[in-house]
Amino acid sequence: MTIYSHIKKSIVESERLLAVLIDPDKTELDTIEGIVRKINQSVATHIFVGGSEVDEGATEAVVQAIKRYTTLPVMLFPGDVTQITDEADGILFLSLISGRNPDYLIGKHVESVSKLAKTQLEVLPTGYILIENGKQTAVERVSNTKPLSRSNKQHIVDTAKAGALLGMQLIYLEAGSGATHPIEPEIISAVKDTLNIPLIVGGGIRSKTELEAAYKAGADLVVIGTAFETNQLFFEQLKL
Ligand SMILES: CC(C)=CCC/C(C)=C/CC/C(C)=C/CC/C(C)=C/COP(=O)(O)OP(=O)(O)O
Ligand SMILES: O=P(O)(O)OC[C@@H](O)CO
Ligand SMILES: [Mg+2]
Repeated sequence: MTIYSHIKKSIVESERLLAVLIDPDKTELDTIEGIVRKINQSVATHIFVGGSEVDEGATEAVVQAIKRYTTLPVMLFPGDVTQITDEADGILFLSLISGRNPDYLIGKHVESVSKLAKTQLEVLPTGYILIENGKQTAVERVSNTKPLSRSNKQHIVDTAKAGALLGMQLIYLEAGSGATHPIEPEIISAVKDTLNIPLIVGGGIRSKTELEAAYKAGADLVVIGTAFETNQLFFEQLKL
């Protein structure tokens, strides 16, 4: 079964999906075995690997190490073309539709085609929507774009809908890694109501309460990076 069919099947069966984000720049290779064993024992269903700025080659080494210790699907979540590696199972082929920088809407995608053609990666076209949360995020800085205002819900909904109409298979609502506040439940539910494709939500989720709130509002897959980076027992606490 493809990664995408599995995501859709899980939604039909009301299963909650959870991805752990591993940032190759913040992860020493010799710590990966321990990290992945903790992830295997947790409720996580996917591993995402990526960052806004990652040294060339770092992603490949990290994914190779992760794959040694898990059978969970490993998806690239790349900030740039250099992060593409055939060692992963799939790639979130992100188009930054909240912004108006052509490089992040289509440019890097064109650039990546010859590299992707040499891989077996499952490509998942994803409308990536950055929403402001009070401080500048790495994505904002690197892409030189402005996030959508969180007070204009209709504009966020229309952006997600436009992505779906363009044929994107996933929509990702992003508050930014380490965001001070996660995406508000009202925004998640408004977007969910207009979509019939899976919805990913991430950024700033640091507690079981916030995680539950995201699912309750309609997130199909939640991404957690910082909370696990800073406390590897975070997923243990989710079981309680
Ligand atoms: C098409 C290909 C292969 C690449 C371009 C993909 C696009 C358009 C990306 C969108 C913009 C972008 C820079 C996304 C990065 C997403 C990401 C992995 C965020 C994770 O958090 P960080 O931004 O690394 O936060 P920290 O640096 O604080 O850890
Ligand atoms: O690091 P956190 O804040 O959990 O964010 C995860 C992810 O959505 C960032 O791209
Ligand atoms: Mg990073």
